[in-house]
Amino acid sequence: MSEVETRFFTFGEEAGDRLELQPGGRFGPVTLAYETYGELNADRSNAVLLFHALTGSQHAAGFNPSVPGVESLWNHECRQGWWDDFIGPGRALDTDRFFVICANYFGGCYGSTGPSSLNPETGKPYGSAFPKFGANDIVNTQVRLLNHLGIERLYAAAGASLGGLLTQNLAVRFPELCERFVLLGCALEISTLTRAHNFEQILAIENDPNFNEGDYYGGPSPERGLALARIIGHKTYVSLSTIEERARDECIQRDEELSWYQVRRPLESYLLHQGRKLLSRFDANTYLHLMAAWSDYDLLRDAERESYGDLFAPCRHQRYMIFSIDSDVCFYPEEQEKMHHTLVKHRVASEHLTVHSDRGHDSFLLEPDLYTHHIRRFLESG
Ligand SMILES: CC(=O)SCCNC(=O)CCNC(=O)[C@H](O)C(C)(C)COP(=O)(O)OP(=O)(O)OC[C@H]1O[C@@H](n2cnc3c(N)ncnc32)[C@H](O)[C@@H]1OP(=O)(O)O
Ligand SMILES: N[C@@H](CCO)C(=O)O
Repeated sequence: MSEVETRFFTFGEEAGDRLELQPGGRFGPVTLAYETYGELNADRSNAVLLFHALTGSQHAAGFNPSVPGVESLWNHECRQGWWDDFIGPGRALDTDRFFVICANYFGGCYGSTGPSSLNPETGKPYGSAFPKFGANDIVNTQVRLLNHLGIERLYAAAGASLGGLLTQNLAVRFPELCERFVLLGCALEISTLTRAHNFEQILAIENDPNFNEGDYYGGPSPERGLALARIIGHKTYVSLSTIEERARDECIQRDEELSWYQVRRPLESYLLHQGRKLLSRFDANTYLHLMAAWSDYDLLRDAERESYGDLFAPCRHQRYMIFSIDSDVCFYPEEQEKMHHTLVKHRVASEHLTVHSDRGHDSFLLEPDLYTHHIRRFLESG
């Protein structure tokens, strides 16, 4: 695996150049941490923008031993690119042909400006002073990065889960920027069940006694809250019918988590492990902000359109490849079906594929063989 490094792009140091936030106000400076793989061709026509999922990062491929400024969170899980099996010569995003760009989101904790970044005005982490933001802000900062890289048109954009939602925001708000979109395990609209799951995760963090309204950087972190949030989320990232098999047949009691109840089942032990595992590589404030942006996702409002007819009218030159995972209980297959039918109804070309997996939603991170030949075919088609 080749070694890669994260680069940084900063804008908004001058008042007039600041990011105009969706909920209101302006913010700057903004740094985005990003990585690229492959070579940008002479006419700058081979760029593919990749959006990561909730706790992913800019580091999608190769091996990155460390990222300046975020060493404390950059653990062994982060060092291997989260889509390494999908990016490289001959892979789904073929770096012999494409120039792949992936950036950590605005609000993130892997080197992009987020709540744990130092506020230049105070010299302390922003914490509760970090502004609320929405999907448009995440996408707008990525478009600023493309401008910085001199890329006026993308060959394709791709994303899974939260990344798929943001890819679609890009598609409808910047319809001339890109024609081809690969969307995996995402939706056109946020379901009631997803909003409820996300709210539970927000409550878990907010109710941690160490949360302190987000100003916890000088003291203990809201670790229990973040771990509980991860547990609530994680059960939707695996297949419900195979989650008990995924857990090793062993119970590891964690006394610090519980006082009355005793962990009795491998499933419970596995979930506790998954919750705790996130603590060493993620920031609770970033988690909250991304949950809030996810729950508040609204394509029509964000693109300032009244109907799907209006929304997709400027998108008729676009083409989509949409993946469902049959065991996905985070974004159910019906949600991608609705997305596909809505696109087709409004005369936007869309191909909908359902892959069979026992791994659930996170199949898109784990099973490249289910996706690679379809993505290659789609990207190679004229
Ligand atoms: C910033 C980054 O780039 S992070 C890397 C990229 N990752 C992402 O983007 C998504 C984050 N990761 C995930 O969502 C998931 O962890 C996945 C999809 C990658 C895979 O899940 P995994 O946790 O690796 O697999 P799985 O669900 O089989 O669980 C295995 C873990 O559970 C532990 N486990 C299994 N059974 C039990 C049990 N009964 N009790 C306690 N622990 C258990 C295993 O020991 C193993 O622990 P380890 O990961 O610390 O070695
Ligand atoms: N496992 C994914 C979940 C959302 O797809 C992540 O942590 O980013």
